[in-house]
Amino acid sequence: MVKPQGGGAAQRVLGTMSGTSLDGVDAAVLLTDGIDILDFGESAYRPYSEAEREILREALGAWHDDPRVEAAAEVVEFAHAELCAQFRNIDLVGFHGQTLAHDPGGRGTHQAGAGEVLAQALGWPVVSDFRSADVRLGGQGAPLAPFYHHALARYIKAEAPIAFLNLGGVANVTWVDPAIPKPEYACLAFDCGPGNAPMDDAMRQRRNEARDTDGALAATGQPDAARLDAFARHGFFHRMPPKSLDRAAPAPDVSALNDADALATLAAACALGVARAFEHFPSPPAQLLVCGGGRHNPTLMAMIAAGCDCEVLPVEAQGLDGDMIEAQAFAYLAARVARGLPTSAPKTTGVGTPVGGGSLSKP
Ligand SMILES: Nc1ncnc2c1ncn2[C@@H]1O[C@H](COP(=O)(O)OP(=O)(O)OP(=O)(O)O)[C@@H](O)[C@H]1O
Ligand SMILES: CC(=O)N[C@H]1[C@@H]2OC[C@@H](O2)[C@@H](O)[C@@H]1O[C@H](C)C(=O)O
Repeated sequence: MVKPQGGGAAQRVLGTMSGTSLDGVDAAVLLTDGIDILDFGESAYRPYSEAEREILREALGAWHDDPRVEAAAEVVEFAHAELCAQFRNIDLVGFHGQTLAHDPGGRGTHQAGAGEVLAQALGWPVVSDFRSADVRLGGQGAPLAPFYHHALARYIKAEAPIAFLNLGGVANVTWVDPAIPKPEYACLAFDCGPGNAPMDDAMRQRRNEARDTDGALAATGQPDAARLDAFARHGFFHRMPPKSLDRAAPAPDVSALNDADALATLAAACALGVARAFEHFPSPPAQLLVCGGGRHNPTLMAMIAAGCDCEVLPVEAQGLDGDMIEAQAFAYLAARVARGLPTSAPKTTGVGTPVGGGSLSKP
């Protein structure tokens, strides 16, 4: 055990994330006491097979009493057990599961995959169901990575407020002041609009391809100004943060456009959501650090940079691994849950008071 700054014992925590894009499961080890990042460990990725992905896609939007949810949970548990079994010397697992439905103002939020099943399969304690308590207490249940972004800002020794942007299926931002020691008072976070999901969906429907790799098709098209203007007036952008989206985030209707213009318009819509996010930040961030799969798309990154008033860089510019930030975040949050520390706050999910979500399953 390493002696951490935070005073508690550091644990080797394995975090996992199965994101809204349904591409696969990320897993990453973090050495942490739930306050400070002591070190980063190994990481691995397991894609879903096409058959598994179809089962997950079928269950999107379904709730607990639906047999499709049971089938999806089995896929999620199996894939996580297979991936996590590669790791050794793990003290604790943070298991996000797969969000199938997210309706914080109504039916709640549901991540497929049971913590107790994974704990049994691996023989390690597992923290799961990170979002429900926050939703029950009036929060959006998302985003939850912000407390980890605060730890990262301190880890990279940021000296002024910075912002993180996660470009997954949905896009979400965290503005963070590293000078404030407790994350519950240092962050403002919210989902800011569509991420890659509408682009992936368009590619699948039009070309039977999983994505617009490197934004190559979007780069040859023209964003449609009229559709973007209409999209900019969507009610979501007028809501004050915190606010969250599920995979069915708002996006412009591009059905009448040719493929290249459709992809260019959807990329521009993502960039528009990011630019609008700056209206809510308490002060201009020194940098926007980008993680998630969308940072591999240079067309999208250029559109985002053009709309922002600060340096826009992939997190790799700070020595971080942008494909593993979310998995690491759920390792960090699991360590916090195990220590009884909060995982969300009024300025990250809109919950009334800082709250510790997550439930612990022992093997
Ligand atoms: N080279 C690339 N070019 C374009 N898009 C890419 C590239 N690589 C990855 N992506 C996109 O990144 C997405 C996957 O990113 P990521 O794994 O961060 O998302 P996620 O974790 O599933 O979603 P979320 O963060 O919303 O839960 C996919 O939508 C994929 O199309
Ligand atoms: C309900 C849900 O699963 N939301 C995801 C999703 O993917 C990105 C964005 O929408 C964010 O709100 C969240 O995930 C990240 C990891 C979060 O909670 O910070």
